[in-house]
Amino acid sequence: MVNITLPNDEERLGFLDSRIKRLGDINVAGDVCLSEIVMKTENFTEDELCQLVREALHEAIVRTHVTGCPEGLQVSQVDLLAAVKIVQPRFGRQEEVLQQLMPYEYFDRRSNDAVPNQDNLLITGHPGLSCHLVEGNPKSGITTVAAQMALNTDYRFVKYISSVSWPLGLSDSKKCQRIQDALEDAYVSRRSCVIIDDLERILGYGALGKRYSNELLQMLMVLLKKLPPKGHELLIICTTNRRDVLQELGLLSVFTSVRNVPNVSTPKELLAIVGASKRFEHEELLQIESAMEGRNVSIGIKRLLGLIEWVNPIEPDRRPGKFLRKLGEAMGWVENKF
Ligand SMILES: Nc1ncnc2c1ncn2[C@@H]1O[C@H](COP(=O)(O)OP(=O)(O)OP(=O)(O)O)[C@@H](O)[C@H]1O
Repeated sequence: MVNITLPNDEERLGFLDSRIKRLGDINVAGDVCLSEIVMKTENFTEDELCQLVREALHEAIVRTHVTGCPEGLQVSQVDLLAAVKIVQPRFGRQEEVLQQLMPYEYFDRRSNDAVPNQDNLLITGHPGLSCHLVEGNPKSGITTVAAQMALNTDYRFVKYISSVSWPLGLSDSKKCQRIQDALEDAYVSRRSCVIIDDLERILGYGALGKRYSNELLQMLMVLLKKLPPKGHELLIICTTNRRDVLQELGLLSVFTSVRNVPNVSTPKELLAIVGASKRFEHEELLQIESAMEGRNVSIGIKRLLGLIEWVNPIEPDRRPGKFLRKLGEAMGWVENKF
């Protein structure tokens, strides 16, 4: 169990002030505003604040060397702000990790008629635990929806857990330890969000023989119900392609809400995504639109975006035809003469 208390605003201000004063001979510029830095370092530990001041000094040295400042070496606000971006707090938001999961601009499918408005599913601002499940077919974009839900919060702690980043052959008890460590870290911050991606993979579920790890299942049953410390707010977002398996394992009941991410299932939504991708010219879009009329559509957004990327290098005159042919193959259109 981690026994770390994060310093509050006043403590951080005092700590930063004393660290800056300890820079000795180094001048501190008049523009330094520590309250601004305090606002940006809510989840920093004392060690990380020390590291921040060291980084700021390093930034000042490089800046002075490059620009040849007439005032000589002095730490100013730009150096401190640069250091805030460099130091990655252990209890901070894994913003970069989440952005890497979403190379495309987020397409908000709730704005489309095809997807019911599920805005009200994510209710934040209440102390305690809320646990949400995002489920859908493979390649339907569930990870992206979970990541976007987390990015939409203003929580200072956001962590992403995925079995993909675990070394091969990791034992079940080590996997349990990793999840437990992440949640223990989350309990430290007053408002935290943890994403656990692909629950069935975390459980080591294999469709053949319906095998899974009972150790991980039991641990998740406990952790997904465990309340954070009093006054803390913890939001857990899990994803799965196998809602049926979670149901069978009795895990579905731990979730406050279950959100389905449907396949793209109307020509209107498909065309909206194709248009939003900005990979086709106006003429091409018109061609795709007329070919889509009356067609049955059902495709995961990840698959659709993959097809769009795939045809992107082709010449514009041949591109719509190639795209429609591939789309037809993916959706099993009987008459597919594009
Ligand atoms: N709503 C969306 N807007 C923009 N891009 C999206 C959206 N949904 C998915 N994508 C893109 O599709 C790709 C894959 O999406 P994601 O990883 O969420 O799919 P998944 O359903 O979790 O996939 P898998 O079933 O393989 O785990 C990502 O590159 C992501 O950026």
